[in-house]
Amino acid sequence: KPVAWGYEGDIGPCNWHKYFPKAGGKRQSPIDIDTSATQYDGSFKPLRIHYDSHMCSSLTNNGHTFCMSVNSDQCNLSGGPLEDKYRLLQFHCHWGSDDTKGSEHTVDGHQYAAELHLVHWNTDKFKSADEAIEKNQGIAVLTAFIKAGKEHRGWNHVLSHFKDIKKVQGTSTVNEDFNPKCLLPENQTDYWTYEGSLTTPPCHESVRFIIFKEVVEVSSEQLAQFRSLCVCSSRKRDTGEDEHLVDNFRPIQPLNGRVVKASFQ
Ligand SMILES: N/C(=N\S(N)(=O)=O)N1CCCC1
Ligand SMILES: [Zn+2]
Repeated sequence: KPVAWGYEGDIGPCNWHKYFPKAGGKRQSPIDIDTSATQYDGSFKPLRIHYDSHMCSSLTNNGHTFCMSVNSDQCNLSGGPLEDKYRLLQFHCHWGSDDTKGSEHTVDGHQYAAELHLVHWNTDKFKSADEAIEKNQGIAVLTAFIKAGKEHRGWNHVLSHFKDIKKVQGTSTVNEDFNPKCLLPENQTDYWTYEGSLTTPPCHESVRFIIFKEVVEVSSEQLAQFRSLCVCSSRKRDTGEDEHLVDNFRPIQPLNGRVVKASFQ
């Protein structure tokens, strides 16, 4: 029977290590990026992000976030700090109860309103995502910070399916031509990168994070739509309203001597 975990109370991040021992490891994520301590690495090749848009995918509310699963073998990531080729598995986000919090990583202590994670697995070294997710160098997560600002038209292609996934385990099939590359910032040459972990249980220490410096803008109304997702269909708070899915970000973790590399000076 899977162990329940969440973002508050007894099942919150402070207790994850009791059932998921890796959550107490030495290379956990997220972290604060202290830009005065990052090290420029001139050896990185250009990032190669090749996504096709004819990929059938489905959007699900897994009770912790919305997750757009992708099953196209044409969506690949390589280059930059990566030695191997990685295939896009899914993308999801983390957000907060208002626009002042929500990202998992922070930059010089600044937290953004949300954070986009595009999760890829190493197809050169492993035979399946389930295998790669537990192994060093198994996972690469492209990450973009999100702040409140002007509306983002690309995000409306995802948000338009939210009515089908309001409740947990709600799933919506997305067959339209949607290329998640439109969710990334224009500048894809300036990023930070470091070795960390899944930011949710089981917190496997298998992740290479690649975090773009440029922040993406979405409107406050679009951010409010993220918050409209419900964690649970049945349980209602004593006020009788549905419990909404907010503050689904893990607190920052100790750096433990790791160095965050920068692709730019
Ligand atoms: N925690 C995760 N990704 S993340 N938040 O570290 O990018 N995942 C759990 C299963 C697949 C991806
Ligand atoms: Zn994530």
